Amino acid sequence: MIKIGVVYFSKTDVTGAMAKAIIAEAESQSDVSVIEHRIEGHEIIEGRFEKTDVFSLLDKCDAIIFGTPTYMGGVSAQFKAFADATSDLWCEQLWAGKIAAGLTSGSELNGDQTSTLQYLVTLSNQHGMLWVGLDSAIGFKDRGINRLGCQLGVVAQSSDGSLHETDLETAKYLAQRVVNLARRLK
Ligand SMILES: Cc1cc2nc3c(=O)[nH]c(=O)nc-3n(C[C@H](O)[C@H](O)[C@H](O)COP(=O)(O)O)c2cc1C
Repeated sequence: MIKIGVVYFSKTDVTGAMAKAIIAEAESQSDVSVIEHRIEGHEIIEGRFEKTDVFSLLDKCDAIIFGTPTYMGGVSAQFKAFADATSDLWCEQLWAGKIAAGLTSGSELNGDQTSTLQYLVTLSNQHGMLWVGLDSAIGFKDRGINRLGCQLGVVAQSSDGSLHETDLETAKYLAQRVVNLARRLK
């Protein structure tokens, strides 16, 4: 079995619904199981993410997909608290060699969501993980995904909480790509 972890924060559920689409796509494969963790505010005490039993579940995953809304051009504070708490794992490079990928959402068409994904790339590389983006070249080989043209990962945009169908398709495509690459690495 291939294990995929999906860890995300979402306040108004745009990122959450995108993460659910990724999870459903991954779980549609008979050889995949998913470990989901939605970061909750009460898990953060005095700025530190304290639900560290999540890490032992994620340790067993072949791939981890990170998700967070874009807040002020970066990851949300809640996601950053989670990321900071992974520093104990960093010391041992416990996640080295796992596949990593990411998604974010913002209310603007260009609301600096790329900066958020760039941080997730950095976080993943700090852990020695192998970042997987999108292989969709907009305008040259249009698969009907990635309408916002970011190849680092999935960017969703919503100004009213509703989800754009293409963003959902992009999320599902990334899930397929992560699963396929995890199979090849296994
Ligand atoms: C504090 C704060 C900062 C935000 N900063 C940005 C931003 O820099 N760029 C952007 O496009 N949207 C920004 N937004 C909008 C959210 O990213 C957007 O509503 C997102 O889809 C919310 O995700 P969620 O539904 O998963 O909580 C911000 C929202 C909040 C509350």
